[in-house]
Amino acid sequence: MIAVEHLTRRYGRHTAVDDVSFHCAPGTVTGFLGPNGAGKSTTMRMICGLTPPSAGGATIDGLPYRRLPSPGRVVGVLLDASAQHAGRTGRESLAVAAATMGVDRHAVLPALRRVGLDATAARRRVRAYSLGMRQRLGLAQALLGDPRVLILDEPANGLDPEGIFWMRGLLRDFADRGGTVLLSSHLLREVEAVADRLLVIGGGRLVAQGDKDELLAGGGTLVRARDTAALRGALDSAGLTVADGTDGLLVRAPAEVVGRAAVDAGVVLTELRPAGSAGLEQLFLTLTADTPTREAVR
Ligand SMILES: Nc1ncnc2c1ncn2[C@@H]1O[C@H](COP(=O)(O)OP(=O)(O)OP(=O)(O)O)[C@@H](O)[C@H]1O
Repeated sequence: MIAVEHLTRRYGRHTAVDDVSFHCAPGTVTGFLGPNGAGKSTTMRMICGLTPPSAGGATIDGLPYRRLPSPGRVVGVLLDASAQHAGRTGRESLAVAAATMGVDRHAVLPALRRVGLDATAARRRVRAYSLGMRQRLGLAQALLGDPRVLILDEPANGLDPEGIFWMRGLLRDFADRGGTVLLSSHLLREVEAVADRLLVIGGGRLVAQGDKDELLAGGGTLVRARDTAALRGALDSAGLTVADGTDGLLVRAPAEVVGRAAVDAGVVLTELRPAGSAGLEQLFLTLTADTPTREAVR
């Protein structure tokens, strides 16, 4: 369990993280979403005891990270894959981590294999690794102590589509066995497929959090008509909030209300359904609109 209560971090007059509270329960994957500079890394660094909070606090399984007797055995952390020692081989990197955590060194090669790094990769120096390989190595290190909790900052960075698919499977399996996962991303689509819960942060503040399916259900209605201009006019006249979606118009209202507005205006619809992920995408854009978000949903 990760418990974050009123976490705040100020840098001079700038508040990077502003009164953020959330819980991540065992058996769940929580996607921590927000555009660049929203405060995801700072929040995660505070949870892991690397950045002192200006106010508030966080615990993992009931204790602040720095008071965990053997942190690597409780929580696996991957915050910056590029920060690994470039002169060590992959195997040496994990051997050092194993020694630090008191893990049997025989666990090193299986851990590398688990993340798709074979014997050849294990012998190569980290400086020759691609970013994707470094992410895999970082994940192997995070998993080495057989922790119950994983905290991963943008773990999909540098992974190809097949690698992203593989990682989703690994995280899903970890959570299905009772583990707790918190992973960040600036791309909605990257976490949408694996997360049970979503946290959306913008400008240092949590702007939405909840069950992914509930957030999807609250994503409004997607509606289409042959005559889009007439449909838009009908929805505007009914006082509904309308945005352009890729497949039609996205309306912040239940399907029945949207259908009635169209009927009242005599507009024939060709489609009317819950907006699902398109709505969530729109919601994400709206909620983080104060920050540069366009790339957030690419
Ligand atoms: N050490 C620091 N000194 C001053 N400002 C900082 C420091 N670390 C972070 N910030 C600022 O805090 C804000 C949040 O940064 P943070 O790295 O947490 O965002 P993020 O959501 O993780 O984005 P990204 O994906 O770009 O890393 C940014 O405005 C950043 O410039």
